[in-house]
Amino acid sequence: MGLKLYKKDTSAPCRSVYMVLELLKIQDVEYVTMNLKGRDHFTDQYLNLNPQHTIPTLVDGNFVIWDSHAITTYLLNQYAVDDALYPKDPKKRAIIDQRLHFNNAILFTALRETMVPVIYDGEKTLRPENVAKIKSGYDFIESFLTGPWLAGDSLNLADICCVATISSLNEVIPIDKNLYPKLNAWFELCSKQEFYIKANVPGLLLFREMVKSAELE
Ligand SMILES: N[C@@H](CCC(=O)N[C@@H](CS)C(=O)NCC(=O)O)C(=O)O
Repeated sequence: MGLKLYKKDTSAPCRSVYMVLELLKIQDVEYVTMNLKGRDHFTDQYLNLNPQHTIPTLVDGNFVIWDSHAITTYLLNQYAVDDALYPKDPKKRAIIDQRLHFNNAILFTALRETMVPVIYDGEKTLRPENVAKIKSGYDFIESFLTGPWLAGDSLNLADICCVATISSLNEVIPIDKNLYPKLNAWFELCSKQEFYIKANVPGLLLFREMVKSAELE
């Protein structure tokens, strides 16, 4: 197989790829750690692979793909033994895809816009408009959740991609279980899963340290 993944462990999108690799039991992966502050993602070599200069980027032979949602759907389509995590049924898949677009457009955007001024510009207070975006993301998930899982009646890719982001957001604005009981129950359920503990928690703890060292007021 021989996959190569350009990554950074604190990054929520990278951690969603780690969780899918863990569930697929794919171990033959060369991991390349990127130093974003050192601008590793602006080298000619990396821009040739991914002109959008984001991580994660996956290389599989001579095939290159970036964006965690595109990477994880590719991995599942290419390597999963069944379609449990990304069902082929068009309606089931459409609901999962909607959650993936929601993660990309709403949850991850709120995380990124909140953290960039903190990490790169040293801002010590969260901008109120970004806090509002995070809370609005929590409100939406609370309204999506009609059962234990985010899309359909079993764990699937929607849970994996969204929990990678939500677990980081929770380090910045902790989920209030009184305001968001369904979100809190879903997050607790995801947090107990072996793949989450193995593949999300190590990078999440590094992200926690990063938030602490930012000394937010
Ligand atoms: N939608 C993308 C977002 C990727 C993204 O923005 N990653 C951040 C790190 S968490 C990054 O690469 N930032 C550097 C840049 O955009 O130049 C995904 O899901 O992979």
